[in-house]
Amino acid sequence: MIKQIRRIIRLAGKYKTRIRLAYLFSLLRAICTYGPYSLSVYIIKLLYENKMTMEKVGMLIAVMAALFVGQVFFSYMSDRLQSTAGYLLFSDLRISLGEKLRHMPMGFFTDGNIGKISTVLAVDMGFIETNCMNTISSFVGDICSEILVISFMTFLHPLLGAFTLLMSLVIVLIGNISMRHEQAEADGKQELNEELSSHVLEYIEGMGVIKSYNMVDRESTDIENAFEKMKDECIAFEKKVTPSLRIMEFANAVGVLLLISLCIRLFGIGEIERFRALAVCMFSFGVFRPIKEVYLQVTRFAVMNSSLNRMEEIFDLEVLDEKDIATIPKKAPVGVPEIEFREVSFAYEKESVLENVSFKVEKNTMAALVGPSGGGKSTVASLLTRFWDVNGGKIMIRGVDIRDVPLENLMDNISVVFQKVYLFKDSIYNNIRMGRPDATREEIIECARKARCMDFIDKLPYGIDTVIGEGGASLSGGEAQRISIARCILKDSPIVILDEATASVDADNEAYIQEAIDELCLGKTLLVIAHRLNTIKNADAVFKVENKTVA
Ligand SMILES: Nc1ncnc2c1ncn2[C@@H]1O[C@H](COP(=O)(O)OP(=O)(O)OP(=O)(O)O)[C@@H](O)[C@H]1O
Repeated sequence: MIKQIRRIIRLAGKYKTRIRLAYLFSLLRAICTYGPYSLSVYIIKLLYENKMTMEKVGMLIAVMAALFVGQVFFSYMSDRLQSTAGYLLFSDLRISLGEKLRHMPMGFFTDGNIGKISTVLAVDMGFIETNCMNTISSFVGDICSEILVISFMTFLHPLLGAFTLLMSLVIVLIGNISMRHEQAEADGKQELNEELSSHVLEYIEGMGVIKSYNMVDRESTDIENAFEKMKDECIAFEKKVTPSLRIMEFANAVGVLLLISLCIRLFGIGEIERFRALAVCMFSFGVFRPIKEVYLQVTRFAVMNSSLNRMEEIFDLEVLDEKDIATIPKKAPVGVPEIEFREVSFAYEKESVLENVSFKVEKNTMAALVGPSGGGKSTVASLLTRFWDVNGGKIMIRGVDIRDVPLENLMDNISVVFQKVYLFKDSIYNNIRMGRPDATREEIIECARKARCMDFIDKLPYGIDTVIGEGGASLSGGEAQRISIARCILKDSPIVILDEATASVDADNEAYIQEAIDELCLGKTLLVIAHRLNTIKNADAVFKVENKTVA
């Protein structure tokens, strides 16, 4: 647990002081909570010795009141500091995780990691955010309280103090054993959570296919099984956790009995005064409460630990090696092509897809990539945008190796029209504006017009300000495609990669899209993944991507 506290403090970065201050307030709260115990002993003593006076009563009431006020105040301060620190910290962590993901190679997102990312963001981070600060603060408060209780017992009689310490250590031992046991269970539970997320995401994403192939029943059974498995795992987890908690309760009860017995024995042999013995008997039931409370949190600690591991796993992933040692010039030096692949080799996994591929694309020309399905056309385009990095050779734009420039500089130079369009659940206006956020309204409307979007935009209730569904759900495929082209026209990058977008739309839309593309490609260098003969006819150069080479 101490390790976890250190881990959280390390993670807290600039909020460290806030968290440490919260712990200090927890300590002060513990002092104010256990202060009245010592006072009670003093009151018993005074009553016993018949020395209670009105003056002392007034003083005792004042001190008690101050301790109660202190308890409320320090609790408030500690809760306030720790909870705001938690929310501030996790807001920053989510932003930096987003930043991290921005710099991950595309391969990471396609290799089944989406479930992991969403579980870490929503489940793991959510759990740590809401639990870690108050769990740790209670932990600090409880440890301080137990130390105070042990000191108080030592003050009553050193032997009682030593016994309380010994019994607390026994409870710590039982707690640690059970924690180790629970950690493995918590890891398994969180992994299952991730599996379930991936399953649900896949199910929702593939809903169209599932319905069209009448697979709803089969897929529903799969997903129901996953939920069932999760339920069983949760019940098994609770079953495994409960016995160790009961053992701890038992150890606590035994400890209290032995403490009272020891106290009576000490009183019997005249080792302890009557009022002290009375105080021990009165307070013995709460003596091990703080240390027991620490280990009642053991489940939360175990899940938190596992969540922290999973979160750190993502933070530790290797990002794309982004250098800032060059900038792509606006104009290529004389004799240098706009795009050059030089002896490029690449493999997704072990099997290589491209070997020693070399070709050049001159400025303002159209190069078509043709070849059989699976030959590597999309791979060539993906390498140019650094969705993946080459394993050998280099890719240059205007003579500069694309690995030497910041990703932002590279992407300023390239626009991609994907076959599968993704639009955000926002207005058409904002979807187009993403191409260049500082564009004026007039410029955005002009781009929509150039991309032949106005005919359908004018029919929408709020025109260009109409909000569309996620992924462009409320638009036809061709309309969504034209909006994505308007976005690229606004971006106005000198190089355009086109994965022939008209393949899956009807003839009317195809004509519109072709016009939009013609507008987009004016004065640009084009790399087209060609699926149709027409494209090849218009191309200045045709590269056949086949058998791991480009010819
Ligand atoms: N993310 C990936 N992980 C592993 N292998 C991949 C990945 N993407 C593509 N491949 C493999 O790389 C090879 C080239 O695929 P690529 O998509 O580049 O071909 P393509 O010529 O564009 O095909 P198509 O015309 O069908 O789109 C194929 O064998 C494919 O299975």
